Amino acid sequence: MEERWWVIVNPVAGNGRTGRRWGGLEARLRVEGIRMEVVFTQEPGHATALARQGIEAGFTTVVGVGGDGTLHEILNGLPLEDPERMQRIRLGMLPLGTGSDFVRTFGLPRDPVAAALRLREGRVHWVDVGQVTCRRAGETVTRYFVNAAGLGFDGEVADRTNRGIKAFGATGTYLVYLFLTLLMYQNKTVRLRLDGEEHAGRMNSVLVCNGRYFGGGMFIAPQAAVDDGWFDVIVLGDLGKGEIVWNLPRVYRGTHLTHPKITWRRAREVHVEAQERMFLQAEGELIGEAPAAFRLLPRALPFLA
Ligand SMILES: Nc1ncnc2c1ncn2[C@@H]1O[C@H](COP(=O)(O)OP(=O)(O)OP(=O)(O)O)[C@@H](O)[C@H]1O
Repeated sequence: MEERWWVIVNPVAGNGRTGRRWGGLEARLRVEGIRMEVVFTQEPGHATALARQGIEAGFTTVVGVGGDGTLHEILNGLPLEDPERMQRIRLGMLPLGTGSDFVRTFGLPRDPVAAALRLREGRVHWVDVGQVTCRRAGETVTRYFVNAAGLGFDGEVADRTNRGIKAFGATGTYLVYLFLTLLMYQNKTVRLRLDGEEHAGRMNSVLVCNGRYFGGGMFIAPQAAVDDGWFDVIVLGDLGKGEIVWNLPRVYRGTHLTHPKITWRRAREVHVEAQERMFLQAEGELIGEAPAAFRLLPRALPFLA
């Protein structure tokens, strides 16, 4: 008999759409014969505890229902640095978030029933995981991420997006907060180390990518592969506000990497220090601020897609 899934539902994901749709969706999944134990998040961060609880109770397939923030929280509840335990675990997502950018890389169906049927096929992709250590409220914190993390401009966009209303669809929501951030944002003076290579100067953002998409469909790291053992690091240099607006359409097409103020490198270890405060987001969640150190855990996550 097929194994029961531990399903973690974030009812507020997709600006409340997940909570509104879950009842009907659950009934359809049960009709399809999917066996599951369903739990709901009660507050931000709760999905991490729920993931731990499911694993400790002996579930091996954890399925998140929500967006990239939900994925991020669940990921941080898994024993990622214990390869033996990870051999027995599977993580899947039913994408009901605003952006759900990570699953775009896999071309998972956007329809949650179709996505669930695909997860049930049990195809496992062993994907790389990023670990980042940074500062938060005067303390050092460590978090894992699987899609993308970034410091600078996009850290501030993520912060505004999370505090605001997400009622304009994936792309629209991100763009609204991007333009609001643009009005106030100043580029930072940054020292960056990519493996052994040093870079210094004024920078808009440093993006450390595993997946290809972020910000509700931006094709930010077109050459990234989730299982190649490398971060794709995209550095947005000292771009002016006009240059950002002018080049934005190129980011959706993935043709921005040829811009003279944009650099693209592969690295396994990344260190970022900034003179001014520089916020860090991972999977669209505000994690903390620079200084930040990244390292890659190759093929640490068995992801169903
Ligand atoms: N019960 C809850 N009440 C309030 N906030 C919650 C609750 N459960 C989770 N959250 C928070 O909801 C936020 C949004 O979740 P998520 O990112 O999955 O959806 P989204 O923002 O719509 O999608 P995406 O990140 O893909 O654009 C996360 O920051 C998470 O911490």
